[in-house]
Amino acid sequence: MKFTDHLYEAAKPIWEKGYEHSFVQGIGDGSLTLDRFQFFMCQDYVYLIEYARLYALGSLKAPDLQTMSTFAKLLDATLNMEMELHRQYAEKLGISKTELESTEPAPTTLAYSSYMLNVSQRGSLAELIAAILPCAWSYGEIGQRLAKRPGAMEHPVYGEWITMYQSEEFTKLADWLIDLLNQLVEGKSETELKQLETIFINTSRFEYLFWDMAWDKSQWTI
Ligand SMILES: Cc1ncc(CO)c(N)n1
Repeated sequence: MKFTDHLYEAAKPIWEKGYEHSFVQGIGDGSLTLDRFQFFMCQDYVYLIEYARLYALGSLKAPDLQTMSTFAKLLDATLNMEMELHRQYAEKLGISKTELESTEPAPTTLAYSSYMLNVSQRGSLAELIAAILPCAWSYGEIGQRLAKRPGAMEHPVYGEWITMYQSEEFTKLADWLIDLLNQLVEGKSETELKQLETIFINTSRFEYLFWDMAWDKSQWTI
C-alpha cells in the first residue's frame, strides 16, 4: 500500500463530509445561491495567493532540478490556470480585479493559509506536500464526482467551476504531488510518517471548515 493510499483512507471520513456539504452539493445541483459563491470565490482567491507561495517554497526546498521544475509548473498552474477561473468569474459577477485581490481574509482563510505556511516554512519538503495535498487532491475528486451528474458541467453558473476542477489539467497536479510524496517518504521512521499524517488530516479538516465558512459567509465578528 502506498503511503498516500494510507493518508487517503485516514482522511476519507472528513473528505466525505466535505463532499456532502450543502455548499458542494449546491454547486452540483445548481441550487447554491450566488452570494455564497461570490463570498467563496473572493476568499478562495486570497487563499490561493498564499497557497501559490507554497509551491515557490517547494521549488526552494527541492532536492533536484526535476522536482524544482515540477514545483515551478505547479506554481504557474495555480497563478495562471486555477486563479484565471476566479478572475473570469469575478468579471462575470461584476467584481473588479482589485476588489478580488484586496479581499480581507476571513478567520478560517487566515488560519488555514497561516497553518500551511508555518508547517511548510519550518518543515521538510514532505511536510510541505502533506500540507498542500488535500487541497489539490480533494478538489479534483469533488470535480470528478460532480461532473458525473447529468447536466452539472453545463450549468450556466457552476458548470465552469466543475469543468475546471474535473479536468485532466487540474487532476494531474495532485498526481505529481502524490508521486513525489511517495518517493520522499521512503526510509522515513514511523514517527515521521505519523507527523505527515497529522498535517494531512489537519489541512483536510481546514478544507471542510472552508466550505462551512463559505456557506455561512462567516467573517470577523469584532
Ligand atoms: C480552500 C481551497 N482548497 C483547495 C483548492 C484547490 O486548489 C482551492 N481552490 N481552495
